Amino acid sequence: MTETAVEVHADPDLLAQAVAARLLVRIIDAQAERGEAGIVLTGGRIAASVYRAVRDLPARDAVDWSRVDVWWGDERFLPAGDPERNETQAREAFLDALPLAPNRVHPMPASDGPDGADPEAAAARYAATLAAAAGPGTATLPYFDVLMLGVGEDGHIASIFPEHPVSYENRPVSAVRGSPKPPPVRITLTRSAINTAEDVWLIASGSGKARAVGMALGGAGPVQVPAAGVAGVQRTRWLLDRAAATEVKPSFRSLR
Ligand SMILES: O=C(O)[C@H](O)[C@@H](O)[C@H](O)[C@H](O)COP(=O)(O)O
Repeated sequence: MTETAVEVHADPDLLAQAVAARLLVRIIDAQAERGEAGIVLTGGRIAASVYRAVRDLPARDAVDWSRVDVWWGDERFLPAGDPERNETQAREAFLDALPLAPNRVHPMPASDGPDGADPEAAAARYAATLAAAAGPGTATLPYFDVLMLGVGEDGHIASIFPEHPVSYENRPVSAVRGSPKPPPVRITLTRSAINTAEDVWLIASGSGKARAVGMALGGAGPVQVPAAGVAGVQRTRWLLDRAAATEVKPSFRSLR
């Protein structure tokens, strides 16, 4: 049973700094415990603020980045290098500033990659990449120490949108067409894959997210509010600023 915690910070900048500090500590703990760490990135504005905060924290150098595997929870299915790709934004925000091992950074395929403009084939390719990195035995996914998610105003996470067929997918990676958030074609980890992560962090900033966060923590279903359907094996953290937390019951909150 996952342990759920809600942490509320005064404003978006403090939220980004707090999440960045948590991420570094979580990676350091994972490396102390396992000798390596696996993190899963997301896209969006608050995530980019977190990435920039990680880049700018001196404590980033306490991490052995050569032993960190970087995965993505979802990607906009666009040509490599497109400024709208989550990979492009993450590389610009922090990855390019870190001494990562290039073969341990695993972007989702681009629409001009080996599968061309076929998102289903690209999703299958990423699933194969994940399986190849999985441990021995029947594992189909590597060990994710922490998987980060932004939260949409409609309660979407990664590229799993409300009432979308992808909610019913059981395979680990799926193509998404008709995304209500542009661009329309995406690739996403599914809920079953997301929920294999040790820690799932849902990061939300701004009053526009308050209703979705309140519904997700208030018992909404996972198809109506996808953010309600994800949880880490060990921990689920809701990392919010005050504006995003206004509809969270006080019993849930640990105000900062
Ligand atoms: O590809 C994407 O767009 C993201 O993965 C998406 O799931 C994002 O995290 C949320 O839409 C929140 O985005 P904001 O933080 O910008 O509101």
